[in-house]
Amino acid sequence: MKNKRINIIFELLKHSKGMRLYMLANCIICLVYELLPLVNMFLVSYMTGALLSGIDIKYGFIAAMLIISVLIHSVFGYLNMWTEHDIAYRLLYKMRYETYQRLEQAIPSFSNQMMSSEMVSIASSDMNLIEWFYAHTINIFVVSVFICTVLIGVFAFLHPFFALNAFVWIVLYLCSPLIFNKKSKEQGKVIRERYGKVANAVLDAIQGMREILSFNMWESYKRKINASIANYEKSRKADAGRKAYEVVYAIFISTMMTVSTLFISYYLYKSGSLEKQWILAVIITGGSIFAILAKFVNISTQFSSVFAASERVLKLLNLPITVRDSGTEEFNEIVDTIEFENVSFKYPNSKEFQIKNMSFKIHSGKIIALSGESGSGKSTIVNLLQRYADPTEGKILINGKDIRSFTLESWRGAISVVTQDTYLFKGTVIENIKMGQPEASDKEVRNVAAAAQAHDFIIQLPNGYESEIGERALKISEGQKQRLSIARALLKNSSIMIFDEAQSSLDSENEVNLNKAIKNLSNNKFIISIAHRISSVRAADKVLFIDNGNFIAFDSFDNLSKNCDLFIKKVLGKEEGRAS
Ligand SMILES: Nc1ncnc2c1ncn2[C@@H]1O[C@H](COP(=O)(O)OP(=O)(O)OP(=O)(O)O)[C@@H](O)[C@H]1O
Repeated sequence: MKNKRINIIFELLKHSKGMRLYMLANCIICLVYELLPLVNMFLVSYMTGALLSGIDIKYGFIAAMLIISVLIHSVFGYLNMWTEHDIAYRLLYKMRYETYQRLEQAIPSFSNQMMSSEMVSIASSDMNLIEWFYAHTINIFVVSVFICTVLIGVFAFLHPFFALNAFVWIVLYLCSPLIFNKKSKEQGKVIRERYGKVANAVLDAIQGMREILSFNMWESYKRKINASIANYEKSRKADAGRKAYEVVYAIFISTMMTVSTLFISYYLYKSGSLEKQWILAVIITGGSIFAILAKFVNISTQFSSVFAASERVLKLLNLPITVRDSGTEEFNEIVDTIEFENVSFKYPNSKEFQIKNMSFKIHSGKIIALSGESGSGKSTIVNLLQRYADPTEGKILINGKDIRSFTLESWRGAISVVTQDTYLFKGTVIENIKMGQPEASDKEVRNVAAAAQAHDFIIQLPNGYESEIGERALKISEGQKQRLSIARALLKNSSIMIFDEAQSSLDSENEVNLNKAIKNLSNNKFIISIAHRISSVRAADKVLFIDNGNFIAFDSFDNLSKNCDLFIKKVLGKEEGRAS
């Protein structure tokens, strides 16, 4: 556990490369900023002690030093705040950039290892906690250690009893996280869980309002919500109680330090080992050390959440890179042939090959249906074609050239994909369609919308093509979403168009119309259609049939239906089963 935490700290520090001198400068600034109040306190109490004792010291000089010190403190306060946040934001910018870059390189393995909600929490709350690590922990840690050492040193110079006394109380004060952190973590967990229950109960009640009212369950739901709120409040009260203990503990230790210093001062003064003008200075300066120690303790209470957040961020940053953008040639030709040459592939986290020594060559100008059972590897082939992953063995050739010789950006620009899970961005209908080609004219947009069977429903929307859609905006059905994404892909007008079960949310009439639209596109283009419905497979010119990661046949639907037993059993047989 400890080793793991040390590794995390080292990993985070590794990411601060190039900023370390700046971080050191911030530590020095922070040190001056935190040390000066102690020096001021020391000078004021020493002057007061001297004044009360009637001793003649250089009051004017000390007063002048005090004024200068207060001014420097203000300047360093500003510098400290500015530099610590500047460092944190620069490092976060770098880490966020690395995170998104790593995501692009590791999409297939990523999609299997992390949920998108997890990703959102990493990019928001986890990153904020790491900001806190870079901005407020390293400097406070260095400064606390330094100031405690200096204080104990000065006290030792006055008398070893003072040093020993300060040492004991400082150590006891620093034990606070050891005493309270376990409880605090447990209570934090309970509070989060109970808060989750309250949120779920309220969400259920809002989303299921119709059912609740029609089943006459409102009273029981109200009781459920009230009970979860009461539970949540109870856990917050318990947490507040623990916090009160923590405060009392801190006050007790700091007061005990003051009282014991007073006793020691009295004893040393009586025994002639201490001049009386020092008494006030020792007592007040000793007590002031707890302000910086409180910040230190606060850091350690936050540390467990910082470690958890850092672990998640580092996991993402360390995802294996599946694709390297090492090609140098810009791809800007028409695709004539796509060839798989002994291609095998397995996902990074998998033991078995998902694509097994596959070889085939297909030509443009035809619609090709990629057919096979669920899990046979259709989407994996599409992933490989888009270079979301590279073959583990063998190669993919485009017009006879290795796909890896092209730059990723230019190659991916040559492919449009319409998947079954369509994502629409917040914005208007026309903005969403134009994503495929921002400079397209309104007429071109309307044409592709008509080809994708979307125009008719778009003009029925409140503001037609200018209607707001996407997250939290106007609700449209899954089938309508899919038609918009088809229009978007048609507008991009790429050399290769892949329809990954794009017809799945369409009714049979719209499916026939879409298949017609696809057919019109197929001149000089590669159209690959992954479809489970036999009607869509039949609409293709040729079928690339695969089974369990193996290439089986590339032939017309009619020939496969007559001659290929596996196709008859696994594709036609399933469809008949569904129909009966
Ligand atoms: N990211 C991944 N990591 C590990 N294994 C994966 C990953 N994605 C898919 N697989 C596995 O690879 C195999 C092929 O999956 P793929 O999604 O390509 O099949 P498919 O033919 O497209 O299936 P479906 O028709 O259900 O979409 C399956 O066994 C699947 O479990």
